[in-house]
Amino acid sequence: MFYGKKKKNDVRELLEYGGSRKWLTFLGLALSALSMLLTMIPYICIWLAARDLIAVAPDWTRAENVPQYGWMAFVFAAGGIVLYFLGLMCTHLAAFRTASNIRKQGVSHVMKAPLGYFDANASGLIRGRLDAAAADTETLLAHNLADIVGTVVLFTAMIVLMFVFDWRMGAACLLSAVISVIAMFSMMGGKNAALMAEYQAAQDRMTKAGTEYVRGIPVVKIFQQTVYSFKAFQQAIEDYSSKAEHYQADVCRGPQSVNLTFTEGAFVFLVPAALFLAPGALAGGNFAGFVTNFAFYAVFSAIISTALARIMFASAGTMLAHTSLGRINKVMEAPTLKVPKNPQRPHGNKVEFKDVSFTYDGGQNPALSHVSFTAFSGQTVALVGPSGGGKTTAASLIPRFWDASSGSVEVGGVDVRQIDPHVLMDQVAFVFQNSRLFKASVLENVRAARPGATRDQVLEALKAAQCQDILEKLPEGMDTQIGTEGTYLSGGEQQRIALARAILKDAPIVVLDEATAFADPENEVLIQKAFATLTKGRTVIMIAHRLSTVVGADKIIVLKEGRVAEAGTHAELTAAGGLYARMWADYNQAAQWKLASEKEAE
Ligand SMILES: Nc1ncnc2c1ncn2[C@@H]1O[C@H](COP(=O)(O)OP(=O)(O)OP(=O)(O)O)[C@@H](O)[C@H]1O
Repeated sequence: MFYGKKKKNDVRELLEYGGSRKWLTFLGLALSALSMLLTMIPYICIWLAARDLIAVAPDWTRAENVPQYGWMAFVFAAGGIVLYFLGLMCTHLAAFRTASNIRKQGVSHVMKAPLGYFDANASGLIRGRLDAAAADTETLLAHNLADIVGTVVLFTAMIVLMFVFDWRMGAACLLSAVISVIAMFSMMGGKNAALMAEYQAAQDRMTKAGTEYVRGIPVVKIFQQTVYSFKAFQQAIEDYSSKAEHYQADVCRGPQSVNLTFTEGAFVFLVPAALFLAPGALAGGNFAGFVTNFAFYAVFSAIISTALARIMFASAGTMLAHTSLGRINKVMEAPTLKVPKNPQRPHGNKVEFKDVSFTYDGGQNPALSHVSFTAFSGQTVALVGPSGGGKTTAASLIPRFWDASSGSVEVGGVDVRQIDPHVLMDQVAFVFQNSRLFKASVLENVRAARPGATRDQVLEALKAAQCQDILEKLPEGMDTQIGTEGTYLSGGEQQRIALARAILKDAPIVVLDEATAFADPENEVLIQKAFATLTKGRTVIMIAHRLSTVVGADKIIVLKEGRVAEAGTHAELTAAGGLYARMWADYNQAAQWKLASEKEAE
């Protein structure tokens, strides 16, 4: 009655998340509807009492049934309240289960997403979406839905009762309700809908600009800017204020006054109608009945404002269902990693790219085009090339952050898509620039790579990754929680801990980004040592940013605009005089400049 087909489906879809407790929602709604019916009965009792009193007036003592009606009214009112609470209990139980299922199903779905999905969808964002959706659904199912059903019952009962005793007085009461509803909808429809849309768009722009502003506060502080430097935010606020004022003053003032007057004043038409009908009733000889009916409508009209207020809440509830479902669907739309039906085991630790092309979702150009190369077991292959050449993308395809659009990436002679993801993860360790550490102890952070590892094994890995100095300065050694006050680690230190994790994993294939952007010279030496330990005796695919680290590589693949521009050893490529040779010459020149400027400074 109050919402269209689409919204109904939203609610139905949300209810599906209730699983085995879905029936509790329906029971709760039925109880809520029944409770609403019971709370109508006291009004009938009032009518009966008024009828008896008026019939015997002024000798009130003869109205023997009045106390009985009073008790009846009390029992039904109390019964209505009890049923309402029982109904709420049911809807709450169902709502808690539904919200928890939304969280569980959402999390288990995103767990199946390829790791690359989390680059564009930060885990905080996903969690935020799920939390908001679960909270909204909880409110909707625990309260709003019961209220919507209650409102439908209330409205139906109200209309029936209005016409049962005296349809003319009922119509008079209803008229004010109708005017009130028309006034309410006139604020939302016609040309006002466009104004409302503009007003909401201005509100969205202001929220967006506000978020941008808060995000940019560090920059504002560094550059000594004031809030006014954020013109967009200021303009958005001003635009919103003027739209809001315009909407309130020109659109809402009139209809809102009408709405309030008629919502709260159902008498407006009832009293004139009664005065108009009174002479007829007198002449007809049933004046007592007429007064009884008037008393009933005078009391009953109070219910109209409650019913109208409920309509507003009901529409808010359906909007909640819509946004909630939208959020859930956003999480559920995450692509999932295809798991092979008949997984094959890799034979050995060779990594091979066979004519691999890959385009990011929504990307204009392929990030990789027909890339082929092989890293034989125990070899180190370095990926070099200009920024945006496709190095990170190529490395990401090995642990299946993404799957190749065409061609295949093979590990141990088997397409990675045909390997059980757990087996693949055991086979490959990866250390990327953004390898994150959890808010947990150093021990737990490193042990995440091999949950069964002993303390000594973790310590050994930390030592191999040159982390002794980090452990010494932490108050509780490797039991210190990272990220708690006073225990923040520098980028280089974090990278060494991430390396310890990879060393502990002891996987035969290592994919690593050697970027030492964070590292100071001391850290850099330590990181290089940790790299040496990690890569010894393994198949290594290394994203190299500084050419000094690739000189000893078994093979260098030069990627430019997603294609293999050149491939070979350092000696072969420098001799060939191509892109790599130019990069090498530039690199050496830059190193010499650096040396010369350091000498000058001395
Ligand atoms: N998540 C992404 N979505 C869309 N396009 C992307 C994404 N990541 C990278 N790209 C694009 O793919 C191409 C290759 O990027 P990639 O990061 O692999 O290059 P790179 O050689 O590692 O660069 P750098 O040395 O700067 O890290 C670039 O054009 C880049 O803009």
